[in-house]
Amino acid sequence: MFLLDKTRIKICGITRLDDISDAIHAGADALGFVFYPPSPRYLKPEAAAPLIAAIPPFVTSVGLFVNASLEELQAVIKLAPIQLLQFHGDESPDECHRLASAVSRPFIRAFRVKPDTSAADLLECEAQYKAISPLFQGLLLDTFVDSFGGSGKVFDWSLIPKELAPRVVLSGGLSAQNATDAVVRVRPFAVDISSGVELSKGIKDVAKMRSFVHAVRLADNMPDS
Ligand SMILES: O=C(O)c1ccccc1NCC(=O)[C@H](O)[C@H](O)COP(=O)(O)O
Repeated sequence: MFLLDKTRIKICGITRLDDISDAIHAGADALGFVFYPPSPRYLKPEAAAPLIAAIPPFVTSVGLFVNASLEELQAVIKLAPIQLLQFHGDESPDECHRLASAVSRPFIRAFRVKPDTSAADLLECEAQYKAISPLFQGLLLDTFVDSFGGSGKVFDWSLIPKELAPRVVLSGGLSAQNATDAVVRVRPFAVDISSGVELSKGIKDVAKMRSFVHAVRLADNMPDS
């Protein structure tokens, strides 16, 4: 199948070794691992170590943190050398740069979108992080929830400015049922999913992962809306 363009795919909240190969063979370009203890998808660094070790080349390992200390980051990286940081809490631009610099890793910043979030808010956030750190690689746009993320809830994609869309990771409540519509409408650089490909929190469903990738690829082969 000839692809007009290839929307990158991150599958997040991986906790099992078998889910790694299933996700990669389904078409995931990146795998997310949650290092936030209150999450039901949380992995201790020592539990993450064999999972990260099993990831082949050309698949990005992403470590997800919420207001973590440098010591917490260092403890993860020492045992599970993830390639990309995802800051999903209330970390400031300076804090993100300080942490990412200390462990010599690039990072993406989760922006948790609320109903009153404006296009200007999103563009201003990207500009702020770009100005502060060469380690910043982009925004992941997720739905604002009190538990920080992994909610399975969508936000209003029409809030995303057209000029920003090609640089963002679209996240929040995606599934095989809405992914084609989401990608055609937004045309993001990448999509990110957790709940929509699970049997239960942290337990991925290979059939749902395959269906999700297929839905994204359908959009990749459709003309813009
Ligand atoms: O996944 C979690 O449990 C989680 C907990 C706390 C902060 C962030 C979390 N996940 C971040 C992600 O990148 C998820 O993939 C993203 O929120 C989308 O999740 P979903 O809406 O379930 O697809």
